[in-house]
Amino acid sequence: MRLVAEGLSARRGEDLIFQDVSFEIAGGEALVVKGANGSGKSTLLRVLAGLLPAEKGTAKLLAAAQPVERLSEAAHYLGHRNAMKRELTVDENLSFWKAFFGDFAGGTGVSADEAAESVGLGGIVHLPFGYLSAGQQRRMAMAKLLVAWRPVWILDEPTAALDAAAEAMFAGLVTAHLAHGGIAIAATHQPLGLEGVKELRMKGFEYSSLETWA
Ligand SMILES: Nc1ncnc2c1ncn2[C@@H]1O[C@H](COP(=O)(O)OP(=O)(O)OP(=O)(O)O)[C@@H](O)[C@H]1O
Repeated sequence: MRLVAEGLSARRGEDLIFQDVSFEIAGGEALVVKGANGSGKSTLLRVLAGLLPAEKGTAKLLAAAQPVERLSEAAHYLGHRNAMKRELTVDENLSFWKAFFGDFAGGTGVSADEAAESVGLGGIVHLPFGYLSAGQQRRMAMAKLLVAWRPVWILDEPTAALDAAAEAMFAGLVTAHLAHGGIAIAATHQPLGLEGVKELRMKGFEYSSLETWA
């Protein structure tokens, strides 16, 4: 499986945010998108997730376990917001997402209980999501990635405002996802604790080619 982005550019309002961004990542690899505030990291991720149209260019998932017309069909997107209903319990939220997404070919999601266990919060799935602390809410948003198998994880500042233990936990989830042949693309200012990941540096209208961290 390969994710191939070619010649992507994107506009917000009147402004061209970046242009001619190309990269390729294979199953089992992660790409970290870096760059200054406002350089277009979130915009790029939203384009990849199908939430914003590209001005030009394409992003395709090739040789996936099932045919895909749009990359978004095979992707989980974890944005700045947690995408959970405050009034519903954690279990209801996670169960909703599990049924909504369904599994992509090649993997199986876990139950809401197991997903909560995996993010270290097994005992509180009966609570309304809104009762959880900010860090617990973010962890549960990460659990959403586990309830349905999607080979591509698109992650925007996934560990912002989390403690060191949560960062390490999340690095473990991403490592397991890559070991299962998945792909992760993450915009972050913090190291994710992953080794040998590729880096894409956004510079507004320019971008550098891929580098691999030692
Ligand atoms: N809806 C919008 N309309 C117009 N411009 C926008 C809109 N949303 C974002 N922008 C602009 O697009 C540019 C890129 O924003 P983006 O959120 O992609 O940057 P970023 O690299 O993720 O930044 P940060 O590190 O601060 O999260 C910024 O200059 C921002 O002001």
